[in-house]
Amino acid sequence: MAPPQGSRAPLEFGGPLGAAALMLLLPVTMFHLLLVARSGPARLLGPPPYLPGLEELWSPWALLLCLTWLGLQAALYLLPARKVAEGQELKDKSRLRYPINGFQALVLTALLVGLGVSAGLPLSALPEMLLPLAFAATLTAFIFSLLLYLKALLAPASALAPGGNSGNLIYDFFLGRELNPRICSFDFKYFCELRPGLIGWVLINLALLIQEAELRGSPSLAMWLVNGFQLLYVGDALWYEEAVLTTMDIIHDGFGFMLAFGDLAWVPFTYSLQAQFLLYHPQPLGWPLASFICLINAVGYYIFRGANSQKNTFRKNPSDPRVADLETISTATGRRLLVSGWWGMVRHPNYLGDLIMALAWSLPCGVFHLLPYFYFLYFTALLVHREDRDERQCRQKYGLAWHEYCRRVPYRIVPYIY
Ligand SMILES: NC(=O)C1=CN([C@@H]2O[C@H](COP(=O)(O)OP(=O)(O)OC[C@H]3O[C@@H](n4cnc5c(N)ncnc54)[C@H](OP(=O)(O)O)[C@@H]3O)[C@@H](O)[C@H]2O)C=CC1
Ligand SMILES: CC(C)CCC[C@@H](C)[C@H]1CC=C2C3=C(CC[C@@]21C)[C@@]1(C)CC[C@H](O)C[C@@H]1CC3
Repeated sequence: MAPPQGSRAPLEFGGPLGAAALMLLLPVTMFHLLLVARSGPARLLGPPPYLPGLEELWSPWALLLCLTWLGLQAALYLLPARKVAEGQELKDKSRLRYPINGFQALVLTALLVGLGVSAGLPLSALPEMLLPLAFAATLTAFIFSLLLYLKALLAPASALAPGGNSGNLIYDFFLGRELNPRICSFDFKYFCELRPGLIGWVLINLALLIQEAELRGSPSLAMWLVNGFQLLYVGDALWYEEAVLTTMDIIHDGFGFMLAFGDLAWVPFTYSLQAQFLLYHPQPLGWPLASFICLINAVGYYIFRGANSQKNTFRKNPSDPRVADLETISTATGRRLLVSGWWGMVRHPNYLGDLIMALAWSLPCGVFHLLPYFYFLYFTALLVHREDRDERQCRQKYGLAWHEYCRRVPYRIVPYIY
């Protein structure tokens, strides 16, 4: 058994107490949102319309569907990839290899679903099953995290994450002990981060759109916009899949309940909240306002994609002509930091673009309910917290150079505001 490592790493998320509270609060919030979205008043801050009994939550069919979905995505992950990318250097100086075939998995899933629907697969029955499916996904995430915790007990010290090894069972279970849990070349964290949850999210959105068409004759413009915007976001994440290899989730965080639940349950069932809301609360939307909302989403996407691509291009090859002229600061690690272009505007321009898109996803739902704005509010809190964690890690990594970067680029996410 590996000894607890990194016990001096500062505790995050409020330590064991915060981790315990989040483990309870996150699933409760998810079920609250699912129940409220289909209720008449759709009040985010009010009590749920009723408390579901176990017979409404538990369904062996939902569990079977959930496991079949994971099996299908795992099979698509194992198909030959157009490229195999190397991850960042690990503690033991080795690099892991990752298949880049996420977009292929999205296209193949779309083809399979299309074939299924034309053969009579009742996709529009999915919205009625959201509650038991979310319960099955939560149960799967919990059992999966337990297995990951047990697997980490056998892992060598060099395979453990910098956080998540405090010695406190609850905290370590929540954050995850092992950095890159794998069986042979199958990487569980990388697989879960991008495929079952993100593709599941667009599939749920599509099912809601089809059910709306069955109920009202055709999908509403608002439903089309939400589906289109979120499909663009998921397609982008899978097209630029390699970029996920430099995120803190892959490089720094272990794989525990937080990411397992986040990837498998939270993303598909809460990120589809706007489409759920629209099915039960149709909103009138005219073309002029729809065009304006499309413009907001386009501006957000332009900033998000521009910033992410600029950093990824620079990190891959600083002499690439697209970034060679940008101003940089040298650091003691040999890596440089961009101080002009998108990264000279604020220290996290990609978060700014992401937040603008989040707003555009809520606007088609009108302004009379707070519920569809849940994602925007939650995401603001998540990114502010994430930015703080990233800053701490960068300060540690780059020392004085990071202080210089903060002096040159004083705002974190929103120019002149934050
Ligand atoms: N929808 C969702 O739920 C979520 C979406 N996201 C999105 O995912 C994307 C990835 O986000 P995330 O992983 O948090 O972090 P980032 O892509 O912002 O990466 C942060 C890292 O970038 C590098 N960096 C920071 N400043 C500079 C600079 N000036 N020049 C060069 N490199 C710099 C540092 O790493 P190093 O120097 O080591 O390269 C730093 O650790 C974002 O677009 C975010 O909006 C993220 C979380 C949740
Ligand atoms: C619910 C918990 C408090 C936190 C769960 C967090 C996860 C839902 C997110 C952590 C980082 C994520 C990233 C993405 C989706 C959400 C999670 C998994 C992206 C894949 C979204 C698309 C972007 O283009 C890349 C993102 C990387 C990080």
